[in-house]
Amino acid sequence: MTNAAIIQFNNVTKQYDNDPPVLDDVSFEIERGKFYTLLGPSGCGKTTILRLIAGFIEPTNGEIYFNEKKINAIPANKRQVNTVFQDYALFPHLNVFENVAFGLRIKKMKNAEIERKVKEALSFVNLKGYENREIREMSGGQRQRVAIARAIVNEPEVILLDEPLSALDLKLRTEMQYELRELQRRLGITFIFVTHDQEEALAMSDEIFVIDKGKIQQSGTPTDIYDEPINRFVADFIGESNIVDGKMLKDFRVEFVGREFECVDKGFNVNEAVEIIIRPEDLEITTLERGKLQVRVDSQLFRGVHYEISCYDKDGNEWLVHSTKKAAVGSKIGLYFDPEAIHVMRHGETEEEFDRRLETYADVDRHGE
Ligand SMILES: Nc1ncnc2c1ncn2[C@@H]1O[C@H](COP(=O)(O)OP(=O)(O)OP(=O)(O)O)[C@@H](O)[C@H]1O
Repeated sequence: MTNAAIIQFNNVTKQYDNDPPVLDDVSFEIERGKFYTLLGPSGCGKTTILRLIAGFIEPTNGEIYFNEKKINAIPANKRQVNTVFQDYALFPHLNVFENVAFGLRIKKMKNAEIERKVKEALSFVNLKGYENREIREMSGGQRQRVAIARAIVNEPEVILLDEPLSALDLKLRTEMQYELRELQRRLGITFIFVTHDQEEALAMSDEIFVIDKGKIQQSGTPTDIYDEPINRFVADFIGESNIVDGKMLKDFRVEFVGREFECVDKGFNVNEAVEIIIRPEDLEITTLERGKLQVRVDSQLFRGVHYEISCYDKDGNEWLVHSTKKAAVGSKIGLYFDPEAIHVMRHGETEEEFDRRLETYADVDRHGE
């Protein structure tokens, strides 16, 4: 275990009865003081990971460590972890102050100490002066902050947040994303945040675990995962992608849509079948002659900062383009892209194999930086 790791999962499986495992041999480390996001579709196992960390359930197999101590069977109330739930789980009959004070009263802390800590927690979440308000008099965003104050007042080492923003409207949600991120930085506590919203994950996290079917598909920083998705699932789940089948001819040469292109990928077998991703923002609209692909514009939507343009090549592959330029629906255009814009994915590659392959690219200028 690295020095900074606060939580470690070693080959953790969680299975109910004879159903397929909801978590399947999962291993990872959580470092102290960072903002982590568990991202994946409904039912992939995100909440199960949180509940295992919180101590609400026990793993079927494997070990969970907290500060290097095995905690598989340690009860929830003995763990240095607090959870902020999706529905906030506030007490409707208690005012704001008493909601936040609740855990401290259970610990039989002195009144003066409680007063000081609750006020400090409320001012941390910008709710100074709201002590005597009833919960029903608070807006969704304010309730969210009360729930967070109630978690931080206990000074846990880790705060778990289970889709805490999903009940809020888009504008408030964006505001709370900034607030939560800022709060985590100020507190320096490890946050583990669950969402199925990829934009939220990209905006907030130091590290993202992309989960599907009870397995971590890929872990890394938002830019790592966006720039180098390991497989089709991750590429599709994070941002929008054009994905086509292709063939690696040799190092730095790839074939797709029946044509050969220069790329920056290497380390594949000769004629290995692969998948190719090109992000919509990496495709540039140009003349038919300059274009590396020739396509017909099928439809166009204005998205505020860019146009989302759907095009088809002669083989019927769709190419999605994000462009600040308009294109005439029905017209034939060229699409240009740099060799760095082509991402080659190997079928069935594990995260370890993938990382090892990318390490050998150190000498390749992947993003033109
Ligand atoms: N007590 C249980 N008994 C049987 N199956 C369960 C139990 N708890 C959860 N599951 C199953 O485990 C799987 C993963 O559930 P989990 O709540 O971790 O998903 P999730 O990724 O958090 O989904 P969502 O985004 O919908 O909350 C689901 O298929 C769920 O039905």
